[in-house]
Amino acid sequence: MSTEQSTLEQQLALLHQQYLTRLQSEIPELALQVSALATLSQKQNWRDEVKALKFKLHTLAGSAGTFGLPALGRLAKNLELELRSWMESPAAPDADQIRDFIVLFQQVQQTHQASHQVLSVTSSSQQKHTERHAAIYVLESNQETSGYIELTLTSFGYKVNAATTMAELKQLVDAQSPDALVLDISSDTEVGEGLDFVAKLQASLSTPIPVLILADEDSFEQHLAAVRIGAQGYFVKPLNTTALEARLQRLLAVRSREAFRVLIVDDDQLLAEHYALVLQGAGLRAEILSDPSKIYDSLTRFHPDVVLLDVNMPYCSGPELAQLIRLHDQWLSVPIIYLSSETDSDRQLAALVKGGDDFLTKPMSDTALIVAVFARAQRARQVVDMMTKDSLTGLLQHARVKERLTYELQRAERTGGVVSTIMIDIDLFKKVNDNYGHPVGDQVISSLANLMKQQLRKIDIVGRYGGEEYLVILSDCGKEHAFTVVEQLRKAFAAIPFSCGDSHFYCTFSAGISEWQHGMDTDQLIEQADQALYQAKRSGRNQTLIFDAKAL
Ligand SMILES: Nc1nc2c(ncn2[C@@H]2O[C@H](COP(=O)(O)OP(=O)(O)OP(=O)(O)O)[C@@H](O)[C@H]2O)c(=O)[nH]1
Repeated sequence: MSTEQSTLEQQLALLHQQYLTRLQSEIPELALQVSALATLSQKQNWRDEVKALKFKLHTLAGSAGTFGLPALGRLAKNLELELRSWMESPAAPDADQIRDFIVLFQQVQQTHQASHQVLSVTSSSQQKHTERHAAIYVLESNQETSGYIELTLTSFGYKVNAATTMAELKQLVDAQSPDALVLDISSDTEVGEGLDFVAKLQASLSTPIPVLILADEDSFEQHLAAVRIGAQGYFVKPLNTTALEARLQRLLAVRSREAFRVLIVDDDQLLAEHYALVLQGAGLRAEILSDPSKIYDSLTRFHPDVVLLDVNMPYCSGPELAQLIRLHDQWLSVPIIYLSSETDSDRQLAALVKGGDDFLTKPMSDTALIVAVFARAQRARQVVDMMTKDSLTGLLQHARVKERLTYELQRAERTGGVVSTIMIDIDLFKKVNDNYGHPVGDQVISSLANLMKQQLRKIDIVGRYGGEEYLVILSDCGKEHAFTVVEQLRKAFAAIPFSCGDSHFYCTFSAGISEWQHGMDTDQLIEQADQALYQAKRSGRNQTLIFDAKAL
């Protein structure tokens, strides 16, 4: 068991212990309220008393199962339903109904007393992807192709280990597992052995790694063999190495994708903490909000992919909060999952109509929670990506990157921070299209985008500003440092070999940098970067210039 896993389990066990301690005082308080029911029929405000008790039983029904006390949860649920029927009746309950209720409640007390042990809970947990340059092992018997793959992948910052025989590959893997494998299966003798080896390697790993197959043949049988060992890419020679890199990056990005963010709104702090720990254990980021009046602050700051909302909260109900969220356009698409011990489907539907997307009934298993949240978050991200990202490069679209720049400038204005903006334009790109065709030109455009995604920090913002033009925003970064960053990018891009059939070529870009000064707006900053870019083009291209007002 990893340290991370054991820490999570210790935290969950601690929460369970705290929950049991809480029950030690909660159950006697409930018992007092239940015994007061004996005089209910004499009270004018009997409905208020029933309502207050029903709320407590509802909370108990939802939480007990989650903390490993399903029998207690079921009993509480039955009592809650009984009280609901009282509320719906025109007259106060009679003495028999009350006596039956009190007897039923005694079962709650007995079940609680019987459950004085800490329950250990297992929770699924995913390995965290480590932040480092991915190690790619390549098995390719042809030295020229192998060298070419190595050159392309190292230009993108990967650590490449090349093997020309199966024996060499086995040695590499024995020493350390790779993050991804590129396997040539075109040499007849070693095909079967190579596929067998990969199948065994995948079976030995907790998370299978991406495997890309290189082949001479385009046959159905070879495709099938590739799929059977879990390959996620098949490339027929002559090899297009930038397409290979693009696929590799996409596969590795999925593994290292920024964790989904989940906002949990539940007035039961222990339960909320339990959900948060379970989701964190599954690699998601979870934040708890116990004060519903702070919902807009949380949404703006945390930007959740999913909101988990408790339905029954004393000050503001879940459906009310969902409606509050939906009042504003920017939060219309964030998925809302209700959490409740409500099992009545009509009531569930009524809550869903009020701005929710899904309903999870408490108590739910940890796995059900993870799966429901993960599926919703993934879909929500895809929709947001489709709406905001350029389809060729996966970078932010023109209008979005400008929006982000405006936001960064407002932030810098507030905090006194530094922001640099860079305009990048591929040199003589028209010739690439003319010489090799539009699809190859597209590949060059997306390769530069991939290189930026690979080399820049997660907080840097990159957009496709025009055809072969990009806008990069570096926050907390002055122009001198931005210059160093862009120069590294420029050199790496110039080293990427592109190919079209048997011909190979290289591309370069020019860049202009501007640094935000207090009082400047988005358009002025972009204009200055553009002017610096124009100067770089005029001075011979393949260079980076910082905007200099004196040079105009
Ligand atoms: N393949 C491809 N080409 C595009 C795309 N968008 C724009 N282009 C082409 O990019 C080329 C840009 O050429 P120009 O603006 O003349 O500049 P250039 O040839 O790059 O020369 P300099 O910028 O002066 O170095 C045009 O031929 C456009 O057709 C695209 O999405 N895909």
